[in-house]
Amino acid sequence: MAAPHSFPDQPPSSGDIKRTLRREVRLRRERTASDAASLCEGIARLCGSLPSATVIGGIWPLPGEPDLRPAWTALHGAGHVVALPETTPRGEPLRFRRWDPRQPMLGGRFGTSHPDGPVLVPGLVFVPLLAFDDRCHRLGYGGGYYDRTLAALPGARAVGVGFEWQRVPRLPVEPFDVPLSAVLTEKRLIPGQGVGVEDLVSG
Ligand SMILES: Nc1nc2c(c(=O)[nH]1)N(C=O)[C@@H](CNc1ccc(C(=O)N[C@@H](CCC(=O)O)C(=O)O)cc1)CN2
Ligand SMILES: Nc1ncnc2c1ncn2[C@@H]1O[C@H](COP(=O)(O)OP(=O)(O)OP(=O)(O)O)[C@@H](O)[C@H]1O
Repeated sequence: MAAPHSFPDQPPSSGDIKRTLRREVRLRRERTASDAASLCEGIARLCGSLPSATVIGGIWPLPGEPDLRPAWTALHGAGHVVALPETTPRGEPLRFRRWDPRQPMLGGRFGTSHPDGPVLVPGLVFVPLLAFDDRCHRLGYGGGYYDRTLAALPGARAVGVGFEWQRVPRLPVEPFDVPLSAVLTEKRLIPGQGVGVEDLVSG
């Protein structure tokens, strides 16, 4: 890989900025005690009026991420269908599999875990993130998994989940970046451009 700052006159690329930001957020995350309960409440509120046939794509936590498992358990208990992503080989979209809390999780790529249930197509996908901005652009770990996944699910609504401290004024946007429909934080639901809150929960 080329040294990013070998020419002082050259501004950093979008990739350079994203890499620096990923490092900063991961460091800050280690020092920040975060309470996922309010995120779980927000998820419950958002999904409360969703038709039970809509498949909800959840997130199984990686170390350092908020633990949203209580939200998925509650949704499953209320009769919703929850599916969790299986991390596919690099370059492929994620595969969502039906989750049943009574079934064991299987270990997958990059330390992720997924259920063994049938593959489903989610209508509402919750999306993990390292950072987001007011236009609902998102920064992830850099695998491009969610960009590919959302590109392959054009009908699905995608809601990023993170804390207010993860908001940055403006993320660099590359051609393959897919903006989120909304971002849910511990304080509010931020709708994306041209998205109404009612659009997020309609069938
Ligand atoms: N909870 C959760 N599940 C998720 C994601 C996520 O961000 N959070 N993903 C979001 O896409 C996908 C998994 N993608 C991931 C891609 C890279 C790394 C990661 O930690 N990479 C290491 C380098 C590992 C290596 O290359 O060997 C790193 O960045 O240090 C983790 C998950 C699907 N499931
Ligand atoms: N739809 C796509 N088609 C082909 N390549 C893509 C697509 N989306 C992303 N990529 C590739 O994935 C790489 C990482 O993208 P990006 O930096 O946006 O990752 P990220 O959104 O932070 O990661 P993740 O979604 O895994 O958390 C990009 O450099 C790009 O080459």
